[in-house]
This record gives sequence, structure tokens and C-alpha cells, in this order.
Amino acid sequence: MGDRARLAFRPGGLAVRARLGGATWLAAQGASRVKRVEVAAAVLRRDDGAVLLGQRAEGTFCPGYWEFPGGKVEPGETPAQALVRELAEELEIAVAPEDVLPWVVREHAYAHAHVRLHFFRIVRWSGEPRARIHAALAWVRPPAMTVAPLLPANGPVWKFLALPERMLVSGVAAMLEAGEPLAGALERQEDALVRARALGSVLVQVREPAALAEALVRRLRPQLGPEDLLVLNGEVDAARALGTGLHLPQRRLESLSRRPDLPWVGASVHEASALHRAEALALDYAVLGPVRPTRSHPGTAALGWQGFEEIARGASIPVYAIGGLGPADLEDARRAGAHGVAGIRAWWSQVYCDSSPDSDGLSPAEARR
Ligand SMILES: Nc1nc2c([nH]c(=O)n2[C@@H]2O[C@H](COP(=O)(O)OP(=O)(O)OP(=O)(O)O)[C@@H](O)[C@H]2O)c(=O)[nH]1
Repeated sequence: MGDRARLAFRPGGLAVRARLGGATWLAAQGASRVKRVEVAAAVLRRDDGAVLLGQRAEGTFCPGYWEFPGGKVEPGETPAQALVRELAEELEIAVAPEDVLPWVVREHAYAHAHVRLHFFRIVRWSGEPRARIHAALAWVRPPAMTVAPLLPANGPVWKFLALPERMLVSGVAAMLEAGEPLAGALERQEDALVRARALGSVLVQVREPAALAEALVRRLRPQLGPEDLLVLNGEVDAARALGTGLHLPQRRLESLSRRPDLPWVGASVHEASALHRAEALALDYAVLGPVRPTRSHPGTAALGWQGFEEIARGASIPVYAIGGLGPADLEDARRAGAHGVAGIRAWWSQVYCDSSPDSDGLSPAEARR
């Protein structure tokens, strides 16, 4: 692609952008020149959960720092195409285009350039990675970090990798409403957690009235492993007292001016503006839906995977898909750019799941009707 330049008017004055071999220079009146670089980076993840990092070689920017394999997007390439090329050049591995799964996009201002990093997750490739340009390669299993230092832009991304791909949303109150005794409902939730953990790590969202939430957290916690996470859909103080993370419904997200001070904070969102709010507050994840029609939200139009993708594309935080989804939807969710799937009844209760496959958010009483 030939070099091109264009003039644009901005509120701050006249800006001149010239595209020069993959990097954009912005010369603005009264502002310093900033080089803008589009980069594609890969989260190559093995079945055991380990992720590949490369150590930058001597003679490059930030030598000795660790990064995700990848590199600059060349003119005429999409970020996904650039990544396939970079992985072949840097690691001698082959990745099929359909296995390059969009994940998050992060921006970072270095002294030398403003980079926009398009992260993709890759769980299938052929060949054994070889260090063609890196000083060393290392497989590291999040959340542990056994190499240092990471490139500055990569800290939040490493944290995101500790998020399980499966989120389970509790439903004890709904079971009680349907006449089930408390002991039976708690036991059923515990059984469901054990079943879900057999598939991999889980993020449990406890969504119950306060007293019930506490009882459920106490009941489930002994079943959780070091890679599982627990968030409370409730008050900040209650989450702090219980030692859990926090999950915010969209209306509470909209009323917050800053991120609550807890290690893990996420939110439910139903539209792009709410997702932008979650990003602006630097939350750790968002849950977007409904992807499929659910009887619990009869007035809400389902997004479908296409609608989900349109809103989630380019998000700077991981986005779970929710709404009539279960474990079998994980592959579709990943392809649509989701970090994972969140489910209510499809995960928690085989009984209700069998009787009503689209019963996400449905009370057992409704499910029996
Ligand atoms: N590949 C990669 N680059 C990253 C990551 N995080 C991050 O900030 N970057 C930045 O994105 C840019 C990637 O460019 P690159 O690897 O192609 O280029 P480079 O500066 O080493 O060299 P080059 O100019 O010879 O191509 C660098 O500024 C790098 O610091 C990451 O995890 N992986």
C-alpha cells in the first residue's frame, strides 16, 4: 500500500495523518508527534492452561521483557492475517484463520509510540513453537507468573487470563420459590458446581438475597479450587466481608463513578453504552446478553451471535455471553469473540435443563408449567 496523507479537522486544531508502512504519524497543532502502531498478539494456550510468552531479544525495544508472540500489522492486512503471518515467521507454527479467535483490544501509550494491541486466543496450531526472534520462550500457567518483567501493556491482559471460561450463576432463591427446601436447594447447587468443575475452572456468580448469599458462599467455597473465582452480585461491603469479588447489575454500573475497590469486579451489560461504561471503569469483565430468547426477559430482544459480536468486538475487557446458553455453546461463543459463556439453569440443574433447554433465568415453577 502506498503512503498516504490526509487532512482532518479536530477540536484541538488541524491534524495531519500520514500512513507510512503500518505506522500512523499524528502531527497536531500544539501537540507532539505520536506514532500509532497496530499490533496483533497471540494468546497461545495449551490444554493444561499454560500460555506461551517470548522474551524480547537484545537490540529491540524493551530487551529482556516478556510478551505475547505477534507483531505489527502490515498495510493491507487485517490483525488476524498479520498474526497468522507473524506466528509462522516468529515461531514456525501454522494456524488456520478460523482458529484465530478475537478476544480483547488494548491501547497503551509508550514513549516511542501509541500501540493498539489486538489480542487473539489460539487453542489449535500445528508445529512445535521455536524461538526464531525471541531470546527465549516460556510456557506459563496463569495466574502464576514465573517470568519477569512483562511488557507494561500486558499486565491487565495477564490478569484476564485468570478468568475461567465458564461462569455459573446461582439460582437458590428460584428453587425456594418453587417450594424446594433450603437444604435440598443448597445441595443441588453444590452438586452442580462439582459437575461444572469437572469441565474446567469456573467463575461462580452468587446472585441471591443477602442472607441466602452468605449461606451459599459458605456452602460452595470448600468446593472451589485455586483457579476458580467467586463473585457476589450484591453490595460492596458484603462482598468485602465475604472475601469475594463483586458483580454489578447494569443499573448499578451506570450509577458508579469509579471502580469499587475489590480485586475482581464485573458487570452485566445489555448494550454497547453499558459495555463502554464497564471498560471506562476498568472492570475485569462484562457479561453481555441475552444471546438467545429467554422466558425470564420476555420483553428483551435476543442479540443472536451476530448482535453479540457487533457489541463485543474491540472491547478492552473480556466479555462473557449469556442468555439461554450452556457448556455446549462455548465454541460458538469463542468464535463470536466471547471470553466464555455464563449460564444459569443449564449449568446448575440438570433437571430443569432437561425439562426446558431455553430456561435461562426461568424459575422452576415456570419451568414446570
Ligand atoms: N508482539 C507483542 N508486542 C507487544 C506486546 N505488548 C506490547 O506492548 N507490545 C508492543 O507492540 C509493538 C510490537 O511491535 P513488534 O514486536 O512488531 O516490533 P518491534 O518494535 O520489536 O520491532 P520492529 O520494528 O523491528 O518490527 C512493540 O512496541 C511492543 O512493545 C505483546 O504482548 N506482544
